[in-house]
Formats: sequence, C-alpha cells, structure tokens
Amino acid sequence: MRASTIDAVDLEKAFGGHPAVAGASLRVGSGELVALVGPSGSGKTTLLRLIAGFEVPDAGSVAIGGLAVAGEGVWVEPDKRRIGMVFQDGALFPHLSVRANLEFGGPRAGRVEECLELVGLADRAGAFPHELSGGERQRIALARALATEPHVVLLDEPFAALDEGLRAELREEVAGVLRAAGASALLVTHNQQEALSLADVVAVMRDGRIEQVGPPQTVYGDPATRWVAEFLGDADVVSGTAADGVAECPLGRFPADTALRGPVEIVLRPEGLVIGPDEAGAPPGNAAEAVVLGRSYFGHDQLVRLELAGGLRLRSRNPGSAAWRTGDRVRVAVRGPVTVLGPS
Ligand SMILES: Nc1ncnc2c1ncn2[C@@H]1O[C@H](COP(=O)(O)OP(=O)(O)OP(=O)(O)O)[C@@H](O)[C@H]1O
Repeated sequence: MRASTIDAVDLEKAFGGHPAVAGASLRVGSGELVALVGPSGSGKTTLLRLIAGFEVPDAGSVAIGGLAVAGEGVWVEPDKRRIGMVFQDGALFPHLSVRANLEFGGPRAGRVEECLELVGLADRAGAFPHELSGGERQRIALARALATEPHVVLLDEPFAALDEGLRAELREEVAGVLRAAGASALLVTHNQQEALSLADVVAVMRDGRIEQVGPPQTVYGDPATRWVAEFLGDADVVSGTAADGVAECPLGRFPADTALRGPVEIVLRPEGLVIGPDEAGAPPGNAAEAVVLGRSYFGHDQLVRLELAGGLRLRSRNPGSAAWRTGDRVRVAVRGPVTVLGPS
C-alpha cells in the first residue's frame, strides 16, 4: 500500500445540530487521485473543508503528509498544512498577472515556469486573469496549487462552471497534469462520470458517511449496496433467493457469496443485458423470454425497456443497430457481471 498523504479518521461535523459529516474516514495514498462523489448535501465539501482546515471537526482526526493537523489537542492552521486548493471559479487574484498569481505562495526558483509548462500555458505568464478563457483560468489555478509543492491538491468541483465540451477536455488534461506532477489529489464532484473516468479511487459519500471506496471498476461493477449501484449508473434490481453460493432469479442462476441465504437483491446493469434470438455470449440458462415495451435511441446506443413474464421490468443498453419495436417478443440474456446483495 502506498504511504498516506491524507488520513482522515472518523470525522464528524454538525451545523446547528444537523450532522453534515457523520463519521467519515478517507485515505489518499501518495500520488493517488481520489474522487469524492455523492449527491448534493451529502457532506463532500464539508469533508474537504475539514481536511483543508477551514472547519474544525467535532470529532475525529486528520493527518496530512504523515503529520497530525487536526484531532484531540492538535490544530494546524490551513496555510501550514501544505495543501494546494482549486475551487470552482479558480479564485485567482484579478489584479495580479498569471506569474504573480503563481509567485504568491513563495515557490522555489524556477517552479513557476515548471508549473506553467505542466499546464501548457508557459506563454501566458504575463496575462491577467480576465484575459484568459474559463478553461485557461482553471489550468492556471491548478498550476498555482502545484507551485508551492504541496503534499496534496484539493479540488472542489473545479469543472462545474465550464460548459460540457470544455469540461470533458479539461478533466482529462487536469488528471494528466496531476499524474505528470506525481501529485496526490482529492477531487470533490457530484458528477458520477467525472469521478469514474478520472480517479484511481472513488469514494462514494451518502448522508455524511463514506458508503464505499474502491477503484472505479469496483464501485461501478461490484457495488457494496443497492444505493451505490443506483447512484453510480442505471441499475435494475431483481429479487432472488440465495443458497450454497448461488442466487436464483427469473433470469437464471448467478454466483453469490456463500454467506448469503434466503432473499437477495440481484443488481443488473443495462449494458450487461443482450437481446436477440440467440443468446450471444451468455452462459446457458441465464436468459428469459421478454416483450419489448419501448426503446430510446441515442445514436451511439439505445436503451430498450423489456418486460418478462410475471411483470418484471428490465432495461437493455445495446448498439443501436437493431430496431426493436414495441410488442416484439425477444430473448434477453445476461452477459455482464451481476452483483448479488443481501436485503437492504
Ligand atoms: N457553514 C454551514 N452552515 C450550516 N450548514 C452547513 C454549512 N455548510 C454545510 N452545511 C450543511 O451541511 C450539509 C452538507 O453540505 P455540503 O456542502 O458539505 O454537501 P455537498 O455534498 O458538498 O453538497 P453540494 O454537492 O450541493 O455542494 C448540507 O445540509 C448543508 O446545508
């Protein structure tokens, strides 16, 4: 395991008796990019502010770069925590040039040029913030955050103010810059795609707690709870019964944790269901007859709504090549990974 850059343990913070962070623990390893994702009001920004030192925790502790900065009897001011911050609006000093913005924290000689080079804006050192585009401003904000060689960069919704096209482009660029700089970073976002596509590790926050932490493929493909499954993407949940390591439902039999017995919930992703006269690629048995209820065509793919005998409704996301019509009788097979969960 990599050395920790952030170790936040059992943090609690309430405002007026209402808990915003309710026992959250979060670790960021050295050189790791961790995304903290959750719905509005789940406590992401408060957790980030506790780590940065803009809020004092009611309980719990924070260590940054191996040094305790908050906890019982310990308090280190934000400007002594060696963190770099990037906010939604960049928050550059408007009356200072790009160079002066980067020099503000007193970086070592040559570091300003290095950081401008990293974000690909070496030629804009003399410009003022109002002369930069929204995307350029965020790249300069990142360069400024990196200039003082912090232990960790904290980014709070850094792409939220940008339009969709620019957002996607800048996301990749920012992740690339952070990786090239070998920086450790914690990114707060309410955008699931952003979290899954950018981060090495995704922490899913709900009601002030971290509900699941893991690599993007794990939190999406093997969600710990039904809530995580439904928050991170489209999911259909089918009731089944488990015994001896197998869960059974109208779509077939699936491997399950041997500890599960009795009623279970089986989580299916629409892209894991294939439709067709043949059962392309699916193991024998894991298929069922269905009627097409309707379809939405998106160009790059389509979402087909299906109903099985007994009224069970499912969705299949597949290449838009086959124009299934309402009322068509089809066979639906499970191709993708399924997750079997105990009753929630
Ligand atoms: N300074 C404050 N005073 C009072 N309540 C606050 C304060 N800061 C946050 N809260 C409350 O704490 C809860 C968590 O807020 P927080 O901003 O941390 O959530 P979030 O997940 O970042 O949400 P969003 O994605 O909307 O920014 C909310 O109910 C919010 O209203």
